[in-house]
Amino acid sequence: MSQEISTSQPNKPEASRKREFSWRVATNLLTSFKYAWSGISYTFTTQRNFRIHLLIGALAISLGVSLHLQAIELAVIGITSGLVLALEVMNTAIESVVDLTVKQNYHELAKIAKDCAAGAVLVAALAAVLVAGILLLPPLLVLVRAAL
Ligand SMILES: Nc1ncnc2c1ncn2[C@@H]1O[C@H](COP(=O)(O)OP(=O)(O)OP(=O)(O)O)[C@@H](O)[C@H]1O
Repeated sequence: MSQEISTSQPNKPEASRKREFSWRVATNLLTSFKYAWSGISYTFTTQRNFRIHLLIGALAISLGVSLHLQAIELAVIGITSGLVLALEVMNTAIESVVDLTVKQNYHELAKIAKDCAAGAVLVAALAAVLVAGILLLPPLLVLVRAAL
């Protein structure tokens, strides 16, 4: 006789039921920040591209400040640079999940997942270069012309 397995747990709140497969759940905000920082730190340590993007973003913002860009223009450069960094962290997460799933075996879906994640970073990086170019080049050219 077939037996129906019930997955409902009436005594557990909905939120904790959804996380029942998690090895550990952050219990407070400070712990959540600690784990998030650990992810950023891991990405910084292991991903050369993340370090390059961080350096370029910092240089772009510093240059913007030196060129007396408006606050809104600096904010746009900050947002686009931040987006590239955030996607790099997400790319690292996706790479880890793919490696966890397929280990060192080749799988077409693993390739698609990794290529798409890397593609997302590239799209954001190209957009950031475009934005930085639009905002930084005109005042930079004015400065260069004035110096000549
Ligand atoms: N298990 C796999 N199956 C199929 N293709 C894979 C697999 N692992 C990696 N690849 C291919 O190799 C490429 C490089 O994989 P890798 O894990 O080194 O990412 P990555 O190039 O380091 O990414 P990034 O440079 O963005 O950090 C992937 O984009 C994908 O095309």
